[in-house]
Amino acid sequence: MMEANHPQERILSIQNLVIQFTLRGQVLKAIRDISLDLYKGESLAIVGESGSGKSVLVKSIMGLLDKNGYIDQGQILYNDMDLAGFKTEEDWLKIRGKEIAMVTQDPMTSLNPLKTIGKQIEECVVLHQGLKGKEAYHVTLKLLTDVGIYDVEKRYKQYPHEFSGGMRQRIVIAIALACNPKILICDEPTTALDVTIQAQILQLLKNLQKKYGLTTVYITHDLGVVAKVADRIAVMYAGDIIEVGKAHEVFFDGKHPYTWALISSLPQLGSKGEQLFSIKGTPPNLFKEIKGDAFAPRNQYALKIDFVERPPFFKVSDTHYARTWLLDPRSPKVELPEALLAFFEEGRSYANEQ
Ligand SMILES: Nc1ncnc2c1ncn2[C@@H]1O[C@H](COP(=O)(O)OP(=O)(O)OP(=O)(O)O)[C@@H](O)[C@H]1O
Repeated sequence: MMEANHPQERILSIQNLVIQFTLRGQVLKAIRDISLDLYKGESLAIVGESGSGKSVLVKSIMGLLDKNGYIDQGQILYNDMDLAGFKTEEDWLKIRGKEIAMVTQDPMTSLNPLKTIGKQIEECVVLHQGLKGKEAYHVTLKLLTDVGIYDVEKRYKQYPHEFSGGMRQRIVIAIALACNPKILICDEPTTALDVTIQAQILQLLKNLQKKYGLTTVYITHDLGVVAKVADRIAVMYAGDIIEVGKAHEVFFDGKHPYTWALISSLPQLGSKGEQLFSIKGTPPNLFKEIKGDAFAPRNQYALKIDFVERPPFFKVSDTHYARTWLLDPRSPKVELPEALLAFFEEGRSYANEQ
């Protein structure tokens, strides 16, 4: 479908993935038939509100689903392997860290407080790059430099508590890079940091993506955070991907009403945005079967069919798709609020100038 005209090489392909959890005898469907491709060297942001399934989706790629969770259907294709079929921890150890690494929100949980940060990075260099002694030491210092840490010989000997939150996040990134992964998953990498440091870490990740040819996946609830760093954006709602496209396509030409709601809550639109689309109601109960478009009950533009049939992915461009019946040629034309139209307009002319 969307890969047909994509010039880049696919590195990972999720096909018709369904993930369920059993909880007190009941089944919760957290991922509902998702297909998504990841391309070599790109940065993809997966955006959605809390509970939409972002973490479950990326955990399934690394074999880190909670014990009560399982892949019910679908495939996760990587290097001629179907990760969805992996059964043992041994299988996953070939992938986790080595091929696909993850940086999480709280760097302290990934760092050992009792070991110098240099040693922690170097251990990965030894284990994953097969280097020893001086060579491993020098690669470690280089990694520290690459993640923007100065005075590396001194810093090498220090412990995690001697670093600020932002610096610790840089160290966690260095550890991830030490394993030479092909894909780096960043799960809310900057949520715990203040705004200035947030921007620096995002810029660092962007630079590393270029320098190392890394494929980067950001997961976040904050569309604003990723707009500057992501090549593509996938929007998730209630366990489904409802829109995917190049960052500027989703950001300045979004088609799904849920995407409009996310955009409207951006600070750029100020209070105007909130008045347009304060998303009333709550996301659906995932223990129950969802009929039609999961967003329909909260969607002011919902059509009758939205309550009956799940919309297919309608093609907007070769790289942009959205699951909304509003894109069906038979659907009535929607008048978007002016503030949103103005935002789209401004954004598109800015994108054209670039
Ligand atoms: N172990 C579990 N048992 C039962 N339900 C679970 C389990 N783990 C996740 N879920 C459910 O799966 C759904 C998706 O959760 P997930 O953590 O992926 O959301 P998210 O978009 O990452 O949210 P957040 O931004 O808060 O992390 C939620 O309804 C959640 O309650």
